[in-house]
Amino acid sequence: MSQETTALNVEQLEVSFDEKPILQDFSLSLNQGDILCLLGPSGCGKTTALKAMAGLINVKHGKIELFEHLLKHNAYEVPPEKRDLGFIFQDYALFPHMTVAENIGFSLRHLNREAKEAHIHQALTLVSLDNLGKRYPHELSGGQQQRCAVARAMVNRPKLLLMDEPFSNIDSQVKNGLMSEMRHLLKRHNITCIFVTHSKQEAFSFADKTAVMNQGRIQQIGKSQEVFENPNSEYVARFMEAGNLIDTALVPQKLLMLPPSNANASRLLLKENGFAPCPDGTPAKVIDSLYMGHRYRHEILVGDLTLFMENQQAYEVGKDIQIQYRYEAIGVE
Ligand SMILES: Nc1ncnc2c1ncn2[C@@H]1O[C@H](COP(=O)(O)OP(=O)(O)OP(=O)(O)O)[C@@H](O)[C@H]1O
Repeated sequence: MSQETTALNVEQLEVSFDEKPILQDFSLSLNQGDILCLLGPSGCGKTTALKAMAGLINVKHGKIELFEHLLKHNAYEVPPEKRDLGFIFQDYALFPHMTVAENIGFSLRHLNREAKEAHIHQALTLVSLDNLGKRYPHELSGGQQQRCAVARAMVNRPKLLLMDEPFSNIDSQVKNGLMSEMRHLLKRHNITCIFVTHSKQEAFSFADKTAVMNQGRIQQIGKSQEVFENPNSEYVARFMEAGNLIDTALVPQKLLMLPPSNANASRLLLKENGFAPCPDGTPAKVIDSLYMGHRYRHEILVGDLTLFMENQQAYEVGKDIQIQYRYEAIGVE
C-alpha cells in the first residue's frame, strides 16, 4: 500500500473578535490530495477558519504546518503571500478592470514576460478558458468567472487550495457539471483542498472528508459517508438530516430487529432507508408519500410516533402496513 503524505496539520487554532471566541480548539490533518468540506450553519466560523489558515486574520494561538513547513506557531507567522496557498473567495473577487488573462497573471509580476505568458496559458488551459483570455469578468458567465478564479488561484501551483462557498453563485443546472469537472481537476493534479459550504449535498458531491462545525469548533470530522452514517451527536445528526431521531423510550421494541448500538443513549437514530415491510412487524399507517425520483419518501405513523421512511414502493395515503427496522439503531446524545 502506498504511503500517504500528510499535507496539512492544524492544531488548536483560536481566533477571537472583540474578545468573543470565534474559533476554538480547531484542529485537523489532511493527506495530499484530500478534499475536505467545512460544513455548518451560518456564523459557525467556516470562513474564519479558512482565513486563519491563509493568514488573513489574527490567530491568537495554535499551529499550522503545510508539508512540514511551519506557517504559524503561536507568535511565529509566515505572511499570507508566502504560504503557498490559493484562495477562492465566495464572490470570486476578480478585478473588473482587468481581462481574464490579466487577472490570472496578477500575482506573477516577479516573472519575465515569456514565463508569465506561459503560466497564464497553462492556467487557462487547465480550466478550459483558452479562448477567453481577452474578455473582462462581466463578459463571462457565473461558471466561467468561477473557472477564472480557479485559474488565478492555481497559477502559482499552490500546495493547498482554500475555497469559500465556491458553488453558491452557480445556477443549479450547471452546478453538478462544474463540481465534477473541478473535482477531477483537483484529483488529476493531487491538489489538497478545503472548501466551505452549508450544503450537505455539495459535501457529498465534492468532498472526500467532511468536518461539521458547531460554534467555532469541529464537532465531527471523517469520511463524508461515515459522518452521515455514524453522527457522533444529535447536533451532527440533525444538521446532516441523517434520519429519524427518536427518544429511546418511545421506540417500540418490536420495531427493532437488532439491539441498538447504545441502548443507554437518550435518543436513537433510525435511518430513513432502514425500514422494510414485514408481515408480523410493527403496524404503521402511511400519512403522506412523496415521489423523489427513483424512490419514495413516506411519512408514517407508528403509534403516536411520526417517522420518515424511504423505499421504492408506492403506497396509497392511508394504507396500513407492517414494518421492521433492519439496521442497528444508533444511540446519540
Ligand atoms: N471581522 C470580524 N469582526 C467581528 N466579528 C466577525 C468578523 N468576521 C466574522 N465575525 C463573526 O464571527 C462569526 C463567524 O463568522 P464566519 O464568517 O466565519 O461564519 P461562517 O460560518 O463562514 O458563516 P456564513 O456561512 O454565514 O458565511 C460570526 O458571528 C461573525 O459575525
